[in-house]
Amino acid sequence: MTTHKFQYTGLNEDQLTKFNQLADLLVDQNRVHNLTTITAAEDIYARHFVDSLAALELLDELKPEQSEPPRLLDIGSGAGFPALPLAIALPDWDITSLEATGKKVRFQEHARNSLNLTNFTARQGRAEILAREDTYRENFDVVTARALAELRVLAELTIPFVRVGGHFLAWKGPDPAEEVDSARQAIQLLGGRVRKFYDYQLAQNRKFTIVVIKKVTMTPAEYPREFKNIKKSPLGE
Ligand SMILES: C[S@@+](CC[C@H](N)C(=O)[O-])C[C@H]1O[C@@H](n2cnc3c(N)ncnc32)[C@H](O)[C@@H]1O
Repeated sequence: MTTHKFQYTGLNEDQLTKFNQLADLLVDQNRVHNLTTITAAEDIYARHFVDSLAALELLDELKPEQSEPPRLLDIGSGAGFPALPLAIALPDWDITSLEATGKKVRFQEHARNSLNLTNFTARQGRAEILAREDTYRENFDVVTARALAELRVLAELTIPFVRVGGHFLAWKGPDPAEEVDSARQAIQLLGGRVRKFYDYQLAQNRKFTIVVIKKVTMTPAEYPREFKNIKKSPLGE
């Protein structure tokens, strides 16, 4: 059990309890399954929880006006980031996490059941394959990804899942301008437009950016390609 407590303005007691339970589960399971390189509770709070929750203001702004819960897909979520913190903080959103590695998906399912996160689903699979399924392709209001790939590669793995009018949020470092510029053509080919850079700060005033991409037209049927081709020749080269 961790002795420290997670604090975050705007979350209620029940949500804070769930974050503490999640930290305990991660510390515990990480000993056996090597799920994340971040292992101390305080680092989990800062690097996983607070960093994942940096999107809350943006999501409030992007939330569509509709009666059914908005749908968010987190791609390459690893041990569940940012998907699990967002599912705790946003009970009125329907959150799906897509992850290729079985043991990481099993951890996420364990967390879902332990924390009773009824708005959260973990799915094992590869993005470039699932993007061809009707129930996934162009079916999400928001798609997120943190630490998965450089933006030219990432765009092809993520934008096909976003519905036209929805958004893709890419967690990036302090100054992603160059990476974004080299990905602009790829993003456009896939039906997206860079809408804005959302800057935020973590501890010690370290600055990070979420790149916000809006889906403006449907993704052409040929994308995404097989992963080896995406990697070998990223779009827009
Ligand atoms: C560096 S980890 C980042 C995990 C998490 N997003 C985070 O920020 O802590 C990247 C994860 O993406 C998964 N992944 C890589 N390529 C993928 C793909 N094509 N489809 C689904 N998951 C993928 C890997 O298994 C790995 O767990």
